[in-house]
Amino acid sequence: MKTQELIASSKQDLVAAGLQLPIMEAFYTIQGEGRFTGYPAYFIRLGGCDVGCVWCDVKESWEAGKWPVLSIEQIVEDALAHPGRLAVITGGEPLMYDLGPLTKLLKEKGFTTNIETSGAHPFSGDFDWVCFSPKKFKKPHPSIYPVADELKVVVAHKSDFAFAEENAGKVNPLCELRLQPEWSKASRFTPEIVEYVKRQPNWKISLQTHKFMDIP
Ligand SMILES: C[S@@+](CC[C@H](N)C(=O)[O-])C[C@H]1O[C@@H](n2cnc3c(N)ncnc32)[C@H](O)[C@@H]1O
Ligand SMILES: Nc1nc2[nH]cc(C(=O)O)c2c(=O)[nH]1
Ligand code: SF4
Ligand SMILES: [Mg+2]
Repeated sequence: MKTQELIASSKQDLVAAGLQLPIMEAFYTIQGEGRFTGYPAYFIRLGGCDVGCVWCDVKESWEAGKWPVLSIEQIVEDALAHPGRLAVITGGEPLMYDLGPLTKLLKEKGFTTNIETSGAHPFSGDFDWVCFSPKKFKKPHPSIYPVADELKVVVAHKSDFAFAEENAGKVNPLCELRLQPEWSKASRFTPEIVEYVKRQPNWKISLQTHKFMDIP
């Protein structure tokens, strides 16, 4: 093998081992959604997603090859520059990667670890909170159901209520249940979500509050 090919293949091996990861962006902000809405948090957005949600609000994340590959040491060093110690791993679809090494290092440095995932790939990593947002576009992997702490279903169509119930029947009984309006259809679906949650009080509402605040 030529030197260049050797370097390329060893880089792929490091990504496969979860020691280096493609990073689209990382930013310190306020968690806008779900259980930890309002908490300061450092977001680590991994590049790459093969789920293909038609209404995805970060389509530019989908192509993994577009983003720089950083070592987990560098990712965590960048996170440590901010005072908050809540890290949210998102994407793209973060479970395309082995998140064991990154979450281990984050925890060693004192972070609480949360994930935002569609659950479309096998679960990995040591997480304090797993936010599972299943998608019709790619079936969740069965490994997500027992570990989900929060089920957050985006409502973009009337059939999404039935899809939400179908997934609620598979998660563990302590999993918190939330419905989140798809941003561009929020005026159409928020009133229906409000009535649904009033009738079915095992559900709660999640809004993308960062978009109202106009922050990342
Ligand atoms: C961009 S995704 C990245 C993490 C992972 N791929 C996932 O889908 O859970 C982060 C969160 O935003 C939600 N989301 C994406 N686009 C949205 C939209 N247009 N309106 C409301 N929520 C959206 C997803 O369902 C998920 O809960
Ligand atoms: N502020 C803020 N909160 C978020 N919660 C989940 C997000 C995501 O894209 O995963 C997100 C995001 O992009 N920004
Ligand atoms: S799974 Fe997440 S990142 Fe992937 S397309 Fe759907 S919302 Fe976007
Ligand atoms: Mg977002």
